[in-house]
Amino acid sequence: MKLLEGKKVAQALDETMTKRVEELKAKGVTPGLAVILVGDNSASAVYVRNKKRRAEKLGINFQLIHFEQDVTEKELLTKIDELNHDKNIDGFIVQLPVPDHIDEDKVIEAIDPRKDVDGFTPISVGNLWIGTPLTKPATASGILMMLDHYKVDLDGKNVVIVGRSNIVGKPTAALMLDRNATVTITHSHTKNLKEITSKADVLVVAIGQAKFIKKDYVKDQAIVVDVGMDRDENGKLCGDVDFDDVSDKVSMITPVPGGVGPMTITALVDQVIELAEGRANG
Ligand SMILES: NC(=O)C1=CN([C@@H]2O[C@H](COP(=O)(O)OP(=O)(O)OC[C@H]3O[C@@H](n4cnc5c(N)ncnc54)[C@H](OP(=O)(O)O)[C@@H]3O)[C@@H](O)[C@H]2O)C=CC1
Ligand SMILES: Nc1nc(=O)c2c([nH]1)NC[C@@H]1CN(c3ccc(C(=O)N[C@@H](CCC(=O)O)C(=O)O)cc3)C=[N+]21
Ligand SMILES: [Mg+2]
Repeated sequence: MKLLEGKKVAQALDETMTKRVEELKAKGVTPGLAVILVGDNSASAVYVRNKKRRAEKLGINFQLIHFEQDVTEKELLTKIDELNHDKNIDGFIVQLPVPDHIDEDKVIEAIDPRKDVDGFTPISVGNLWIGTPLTKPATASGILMMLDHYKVDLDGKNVVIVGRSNIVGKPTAALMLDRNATVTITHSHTKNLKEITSKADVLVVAIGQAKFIKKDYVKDQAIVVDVGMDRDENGKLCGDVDFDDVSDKVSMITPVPGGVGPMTITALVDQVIELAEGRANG
């Protein structure tokens, strides 16, 4: 069994990204990333801290906009409009979920698709599925960057994705379809899930259920990508896959932590640098 060590891949890719940022700065352009965080969701706070650390390490201008839980939808939309027009910000994200009194769809639609580094706006999603992405959703893109690093070829592979969220499952399907994989998306209404997942050459799991995927869900020598960020019964960070249970059956697997999470941040930052390169070249 081989570990797909996203954390190490991320570190390796940081070098080239640092160089790209230096070249941009020499041209007078500093890539700018903003993150809007609403409330004090402790999980979100951890991710935001990681993003800030990585962005600043690479020399990117990072701006955190932290609103109280009771911020009005109007205040949030006003901020988004400001960022849409801010020349120093190449891309920004609104950390999800937002509180219930705020309409998530309305918030997402307010983001200028050209700055939508999450790839969540309807325009971005449309372009993604057409095959002409403006921006690539960070988690999906990070997964592909990692598989590319380990020379996993998706062409003709049987890929099964568990979870159909707009943030992970669906965009991952779109990008893998583009690589000529045969993609099946499953979800909580799927019948005989186990039978479907155990035919997967590559199994991607993003459901938010701690250690849900056991040995009997995976094919011998499968490649398993665990997107989950969950807590086990002892409050310890773990994935959607029961790592210890499946590890001697699979050929490759991502650990949690140290797998997909760091690659998500790499992909996000890579996207911001790319947008800044576009700005530098007019
Ligand atoms: N590492 C990273 O960079 C990231 C990690 N995450 C983590 O990934 C996980 C998933 O996140 P996200 O996609 O936002 O989650 P959502 O809650 O938005 O979606 C979960 C999906 O999983 C499906 N699902 C839930 N339970 C089951 C089940 N028992 N069997 C089959 N399908 C099921 C749901 O089905 P239905 O649609 O029918 O309800 C839904 O489609 C979480 O642990 C999250 O923390 C998320 C984003 C980035
Ligand atoms: N608009 C929006 N975009 C997102 O991309 C988004 C979001 N909302 N909401 C929440 C999820 C979750 N997410 C993670 C990013 C990095 C790690 C990460 O860095 N994980 C590390 C460290 C984890 C730790 O130590 O806690 C690891 O897995 O090794 C995890 C999770 C992005 N999300
Ligand atoms: Mg969701």
